[in-house]
Amino acid sequence: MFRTYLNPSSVRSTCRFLSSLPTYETLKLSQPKSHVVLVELNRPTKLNAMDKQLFDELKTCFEHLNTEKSCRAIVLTGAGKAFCAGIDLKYLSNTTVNELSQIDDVARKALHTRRMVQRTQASLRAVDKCEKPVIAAVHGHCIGAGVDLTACCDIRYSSRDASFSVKEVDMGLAADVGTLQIFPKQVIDHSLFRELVFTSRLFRTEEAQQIGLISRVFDTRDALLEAAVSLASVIARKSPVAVQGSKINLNYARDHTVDDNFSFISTWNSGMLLTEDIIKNVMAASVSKDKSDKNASDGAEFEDI
Ligand SMILES: CCC/C=C/C=C/C(=O)SCCNC(=O)CCNC(=O)[C@H](O)C(C)(C)COP(=O)(O)OP(=O)(O)OC[C@H]1O[C@@H](n2cnc3c(N)ncnc32)[C@H](O)[C@@H]1OP(=O)(O)O
Repeated sequence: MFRTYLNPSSVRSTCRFLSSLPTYETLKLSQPKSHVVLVELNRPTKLNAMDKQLFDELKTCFEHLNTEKSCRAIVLTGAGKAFCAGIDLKYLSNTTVNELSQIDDVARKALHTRRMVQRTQASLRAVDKCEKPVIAAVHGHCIGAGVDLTACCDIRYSSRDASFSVKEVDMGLAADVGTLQIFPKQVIDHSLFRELVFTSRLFRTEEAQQIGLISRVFDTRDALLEAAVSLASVIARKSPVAVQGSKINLNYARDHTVDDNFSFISTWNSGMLLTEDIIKNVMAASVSKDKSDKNASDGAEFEDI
């Protein structure tokens, strides 16, 4: 389906890039548009529940895309009828019951568990730390670790059929891989967000929009994917120096004080303001015949970084 997005001007870079796209068992990668990578969680028969292999491959994949020059924006979605039904329950019981039953000492049990939690955190944080913007396209069930995963994305779109649950409290635990660590810095209705966390109840797109978890809702999954890919393509045509610098500074600002943020950007831009991309944008804007209907940078082409 996504091959149809390709246009002749993007074919050269597409071919060069497609040949280097890695393959995974639990993820499917494709390139719907030039410089855009679509990553699909690919365990559809298990509603993309996340097992050890998926966690491991997610980390490897996003660390790879972070340094893959031809990738400038990423769409993350789920294959089949759901985005993600959370952590794989067999994997969870294996790591929390079977493996721990073989360890006698309580401190060693704790350290074993701590390492497992940190490994899982590192997988989802690879999405957050990836310097390319990541757009989550959510349809169907988005449960537990699925919600954590969306917290690690920059932009979240969904289809009307999406349903969400911060399921961890119902499992007897506090969410530890994104939802409680990142969303409190982003949600706009903290009262409703806390209600959803404490009750684990299912919620739909209206409430997801109300708390700021989802920014746009589409009637069908096709419309959702088309919009997510099209947004990614708009971003991918901008200066990658500017876009990736913006994500790095947005994440930095989320995690630091205002004073720190001003200091960081002054140092950052002492290098980045020297980019040729500024000149290209200025020239593109000055030759644009009708500035009202297009972005200033539409005429400019930028080198990969
Ligand atoms: C250190 C780690 C910290 C991480 C913590 C993370 C915590 C969490 O993620 S808590 C949330 C865990 N997830 C769940 O509790 C959801 C469980 N699934 C369901 O309740 C239902 O499947 C659901 C309501 C999502 C959908 O129901 P539906 O009738 O539409 O489909 P099913 O027939 O139930 O499912 C289809 C097949 O998918 C398998 N499956 C679904 N979810 C999981 C899962 N989380 N883990 C493993 N497998 C899952 C389900 O067993 C079916 O498979 P099969 O029986 O082989 O057909």
